[in-house]
Amino acid sequence: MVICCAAVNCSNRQGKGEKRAVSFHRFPLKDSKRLIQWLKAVQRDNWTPTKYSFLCSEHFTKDSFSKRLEDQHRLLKPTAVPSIFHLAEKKKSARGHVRSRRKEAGQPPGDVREPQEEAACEVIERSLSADEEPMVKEEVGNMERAASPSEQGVERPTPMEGAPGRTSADSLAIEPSAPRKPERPALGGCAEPSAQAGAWNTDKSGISIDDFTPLGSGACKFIGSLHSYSFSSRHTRERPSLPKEQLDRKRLKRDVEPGCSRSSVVPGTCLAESAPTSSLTATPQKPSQSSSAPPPDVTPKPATEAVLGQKGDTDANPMSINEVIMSASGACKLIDSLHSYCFSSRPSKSQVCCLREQVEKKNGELKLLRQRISRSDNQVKKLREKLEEVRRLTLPYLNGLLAPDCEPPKMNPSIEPLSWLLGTWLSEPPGDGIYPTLQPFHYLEEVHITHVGQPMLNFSFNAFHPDTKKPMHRECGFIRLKPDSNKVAFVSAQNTGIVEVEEGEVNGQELCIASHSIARISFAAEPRVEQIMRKFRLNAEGRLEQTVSMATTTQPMTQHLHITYKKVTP
Ligand code: HEM
Repeated sequence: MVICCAAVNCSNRQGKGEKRAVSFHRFPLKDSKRLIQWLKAVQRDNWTPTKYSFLCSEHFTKDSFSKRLEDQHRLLKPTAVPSIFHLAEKKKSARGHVRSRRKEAGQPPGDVREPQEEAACEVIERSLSADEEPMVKEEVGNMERAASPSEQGVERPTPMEGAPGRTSADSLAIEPSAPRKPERPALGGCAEPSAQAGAWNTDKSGISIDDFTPLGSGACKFIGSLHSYSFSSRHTRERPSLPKEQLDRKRLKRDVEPGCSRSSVVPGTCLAESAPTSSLTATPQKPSQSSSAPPPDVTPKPATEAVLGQKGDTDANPMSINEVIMSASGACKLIDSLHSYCFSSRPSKSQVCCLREQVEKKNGELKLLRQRISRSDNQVKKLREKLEEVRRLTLPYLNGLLAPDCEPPKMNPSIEPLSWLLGTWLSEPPGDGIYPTLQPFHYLEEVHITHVGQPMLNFSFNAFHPDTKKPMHRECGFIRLKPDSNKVAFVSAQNTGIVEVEEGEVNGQELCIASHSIARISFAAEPRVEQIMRKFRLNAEGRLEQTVSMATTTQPMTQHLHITYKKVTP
């Protein structure tokens, strides 16, 4: 690749003269304002710079350069604008004079070499063999090192484009025959309204690329790419037609071109790449246009037309450099104004749809949950009604006041020594009944020993026939403790017509009592009970045992009953 200065009347090229005496600097393609300043200074008619266009250091004042600390290498300042040109020579001399100087330098004249020279440069670069690559890299690398940091930032590819450290030029020179497969060009790269026109549309599923691309960055990249129309339209039209294969390679290369950030939205990246002819007439669209109307007063279309001049403008009626600069400047401002839409708080239609779907899905889940809660509430309500019914049956009327919250009243501390008796007990196995005058028998019995916060226990014993389940013996009463002692009084009323008081002692989990007084109704059955003895104990298995012995008018003290209960309540 031959690098030569693009200035009028300048014949400097790389390799000519002392090495490093003259450095070459790329046009700031991605800095539209500065580019316009450069173009105004260069004053080349009907010429558009590309990434392969350079100005040599002779056109910059000394203060345009700075020196790199490490190696004192000359760097062009990011704000530098060329100002030293021999334009008078051009004015007074005809094109032939310039051509003669170029011929002397072995190069085509600067003001007539376009577009042939640009195309020739590219052809040279693309025809480089692998063996020539190091040289090309070195040359371009030297140029890159001589460029300012901002230019390096503009010219260097992103890691996505190529290996670290490789330049755009490297990539173009080395990989023309194996262009990298475009990776989601419409999603992550610089949006191309022509090549990727379909990608902007919503697909069959209704999901557009906006669903996957941050709204601002995607739109920014696309809008940035519009700058290429501001500068390259005429350039493209005036370039000699390249073989179709080369154009295809250029398109592929452009597809993998990294997008421009908002801060670097310039005509640079796409400027060097000639857009397909069809794109000149395409109306670029805002990325979110599929979901919203374009801005009424600012559309890219006028920008394109501004650069093109009249739609019917042809090569036979070329625009002057001033026209190009002015129209390009206007187009740049117009395109830059589009960025105000990139960061609009208004979400895209696809985003709204996506959110709406999520909301509808959540609403559906919420509806199901509410139905479940409603069913559960009904079940709870029915259970509460049943519980109230049971409570009314078991604790009718005022007794219901004793356990309004289903919590037992606090036990009186005085009856704590008898607390092991508390609970509901069921006979297991059935009780055994014996007596010398009787046939042995079995019976079932349910025992309730409770308290209501008073200093006594309430009890009820309810016997049933084990087979017929008919009620048999029943008794109820109270158990009291003499304060500050283990003395116990057992007061019982039986369905047989006996009322008795037994007294005794509680020792640990054993209560032994004997009848203190027995009364009976006048018409009670014979024989009369004259003495009763009982023993309650909580055995090692946690079961309650009761043994009843009695003496009648006919029998001495003899065991009548023995039964074991198991506790059925906590
Ligand atoms: C401390 C409580 C009890 C006393 C004081 C008591 C007293 C008596 C007496 C005095 C007799 C008559 C005995 C005879 O004829 O010689 C009797 C009979 C009987 N007792 Fe008891 N008894 C008591 C508890 C029970 C219990 C819990 C049952 C269980 C079902 C029961 C079932 C019977 C039976 C089946 C007879 C024979 C038939 C009868 O006379 O009805 N007794 N009892």
